[in-house]
Amino acid sequence: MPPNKQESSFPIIPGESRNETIPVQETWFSSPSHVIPCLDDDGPSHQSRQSSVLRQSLRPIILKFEELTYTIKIQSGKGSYWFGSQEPKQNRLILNGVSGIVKPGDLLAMLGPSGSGKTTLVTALAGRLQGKLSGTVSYNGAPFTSSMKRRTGFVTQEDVLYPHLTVMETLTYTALLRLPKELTRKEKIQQAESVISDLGLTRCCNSVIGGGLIRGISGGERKRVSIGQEMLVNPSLLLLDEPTSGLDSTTAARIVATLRSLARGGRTVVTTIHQPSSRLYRMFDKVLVLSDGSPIYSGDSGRVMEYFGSIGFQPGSSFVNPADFVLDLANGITSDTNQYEQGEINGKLDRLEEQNSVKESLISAYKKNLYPPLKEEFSRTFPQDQTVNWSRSKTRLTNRWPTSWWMQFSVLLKRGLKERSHESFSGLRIFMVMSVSLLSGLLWWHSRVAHIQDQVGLLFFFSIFWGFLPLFNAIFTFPQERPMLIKERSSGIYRLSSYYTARTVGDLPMELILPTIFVTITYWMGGLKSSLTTFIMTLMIVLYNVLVSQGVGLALGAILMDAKKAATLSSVLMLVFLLAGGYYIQHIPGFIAWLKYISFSHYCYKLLVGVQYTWDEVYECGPGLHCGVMDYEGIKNLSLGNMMWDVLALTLMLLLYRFLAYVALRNL
Ligand SMILES: Nc1ncnc2c1ncn2[C@@H]1O[C@H](COP(=O)(O)OP(=O)(O)OP(=O)(O)O)[C@@H](O)[C@H]1O
Repeated sequence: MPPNKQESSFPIIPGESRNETIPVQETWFSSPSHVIPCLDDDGPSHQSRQSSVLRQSLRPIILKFEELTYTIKIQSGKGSYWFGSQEPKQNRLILNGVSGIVKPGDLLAMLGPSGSGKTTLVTALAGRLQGKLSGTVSYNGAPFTSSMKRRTGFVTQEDVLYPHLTVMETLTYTALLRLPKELTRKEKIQQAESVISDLGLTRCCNSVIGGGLIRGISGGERKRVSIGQEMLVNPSLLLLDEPTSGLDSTTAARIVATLRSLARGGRTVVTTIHQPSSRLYRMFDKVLVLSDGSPIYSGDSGRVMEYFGSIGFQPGSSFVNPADFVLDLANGITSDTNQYEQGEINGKLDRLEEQNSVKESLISAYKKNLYPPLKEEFSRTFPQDQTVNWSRSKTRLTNRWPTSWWMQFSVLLKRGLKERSHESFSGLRIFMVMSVSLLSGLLWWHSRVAHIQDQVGLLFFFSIFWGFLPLFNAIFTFPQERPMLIKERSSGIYRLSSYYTARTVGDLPMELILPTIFVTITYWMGGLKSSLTTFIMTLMIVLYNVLVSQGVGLALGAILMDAKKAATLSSVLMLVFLLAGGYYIQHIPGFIAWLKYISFSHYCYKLLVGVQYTWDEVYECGPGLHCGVMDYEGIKNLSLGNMMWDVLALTLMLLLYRFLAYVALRNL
């Protein structure tokens, strides 16, 4: 990453403050009633500094983890294409007896080669690890509770942020959602400003986050936004997974310096780190070194060389980065067996055996020398631990939420509208709908009842087109939102019901505006009944159909959580609905005729035909011949009756599919 001009403003480090004023961008919350200025880097007043995230942590936490062992079942890649692997799953040990204790004020770094289990361990400590973890984790001697969850900040390796929101918006929405209802809106916004200032994000506070193809802030700034989101709640325990990965050394050093400042404020800070420079390494108070999931060192960072020296492992030179040295050891590489120098002299197999024996000796040295004093320290700190077996400790969130349901709903709604405004009002979607409506208007231009088949075809087209489109749009909703939903829900920020309602309500305007435009154009161009009441009823039926089909898409997306699979299944489903809808095939064999009853398009089509024609209406079925519309084969086979049954069927589907989507999200 090239050194970034913006990275250089980092007011955490004394003397680096800058004086600048950033113009305020017009946002939904920058209305005169609550203007959010982007502060100068040295702008926050003494008062806001005091309320900054660097103030003392209110409730210090001692984190203890003892004998953590985590095993997963893995399936070999071999097997049939359709039915997966036939071979039994194998157990794989990811963490093996990892223990440690971290106190307030400490910055603990977890080191280890790639795949050694660092992410797994930090995820376990954050109470977010799925699956069976044995051993005990305690927070001030107690298990992980929902209130602890809210006092814990967890920054994942991947930054999960909305790309179209600005830094200011991102942190403000998070503050509004995460800070307790006792604080006023203004105070929450001030806290967001404070975090922006403390983390040196002032210069980019009005820039969009970006990601993917959208150019936004730099990787270092993005990481600081992620840290800032956790800092907003002034957590007592902060856990981070590789906060410096992919960053240049200066930015990495600044992030670690920030973490150290936060620890010094009375927090317990744990971070995984891949390959720290010696400058970074010196900033850590404690280190835990993992090798293939087993600990080989746990203790003061400054004593690591002394310890390994005492068990017979000396570095090759006296000017070695301790981090490089321990990582080599964790890989089974010693100065005597240095692979880089020995090249291919020994066989590959010999080298592997040698590395394994080095690892084994380091693990047994740890058990002999470091684990006993650690165990003693465990018994001294919170001896009467209420620690629990992890499989039983997956406590569900209680209903103590930081904000009210209504607050959650309104913030999530505004945030969703802001984030998705570009896609909701995308020119491409509007162009597609407009062009299809104009084209179909021209194709059915002023059709007459005499051409009843054409007219009925247009009504069927309404039901199918507005069955397909909302469904396909909706299937992407939850698979795309999944990472954000998991992140925010596992921090206990909001209820699923408020998120779900906000998300579905937020999609409504565009989902309803487009079909309204479509029906208005096509209905009148297509020469359907020139009655305002019939037009309005037609529109209402189409909109109701849109809501049902959107529900089907949401449910499929939420159940499968894979947009590709959901799209494939929806195509099959819609094809079935298309064929069973009653337009193409009028004499469906009895044993399969039930299909139409599960097709929402069928009910929509029936209703559209039902409102378009009256029982006594006639059409010209031949030269000088008039036939009753209801006797037209295509309509007769629809068995039009009491339309309320069709409305009821659609209503049931509307509720059922949305309920299914909700239940699927609950089990996420
Ligand atoms: N759900 C899973 N399925 C298969 N393998 C897994 C799973 N979870 C973890 N692993 C394996 O466990 C090992 C440890 O993974 P983990 O991500 O904790 O390592 P890490 O030390 O954080 O690695 P890195 O530094 O590369 O991020 C890896 O070999 C990984 O492939």
